[in-house]
Amino acid sequence: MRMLLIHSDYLEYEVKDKALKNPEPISDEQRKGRLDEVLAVFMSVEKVDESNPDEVVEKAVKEIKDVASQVKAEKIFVYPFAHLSSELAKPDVALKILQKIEEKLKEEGFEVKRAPFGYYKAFKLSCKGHPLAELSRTIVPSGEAVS
Ligand SMILES: Nc1ncnc2c1ncn2[C@@H]1O[C@H](CO)[C@@H](NC(=O)[C@@H](N)CO)[C@H]1O
Repeated sequence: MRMLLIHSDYLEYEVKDKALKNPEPISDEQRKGRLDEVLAVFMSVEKVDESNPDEVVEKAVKEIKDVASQVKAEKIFVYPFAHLSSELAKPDVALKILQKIEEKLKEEGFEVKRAPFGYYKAFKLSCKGHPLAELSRTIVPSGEAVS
């Protein structure tokens, strides 16, 4: 999994078109979303993650918690983003992993939103620009090589 973490004044998105034949079903309310004072986490789930999804979820949550603690962010935006890797996991596996990450971060007490999966979306982001505001992380299941 590849993650780009941006500590932001806000992130807002608006769903435009379907990017998959069968995108995640969403309510009208989910067509737009915004969080202020947020750690935005853009995530590409990778093929290598399919070998141990639960471990990838656990490692991703740990990394996100660590960065959130460093930048003192209490809100997290989980953003499916298929542009950080050329070896993407299948959509059904990717969605399940992102849903589990969202669930576990909520259990940890964060306010969490997840942008809809399988759509083209317009988005606006205001990066805070401090030294830890732009970070990337690569996560792989144990025993797998980082490509
Ligand atoms: N392995 C994967 N990891 C993360 N997201 C993935 C994925 N496979 C499919 N998606 C989702 O489907 C849209 C089309 O690829 C993706 N849409 C996007 O990435 C938008 N930024 C528009 O391009 C995403 O929602």
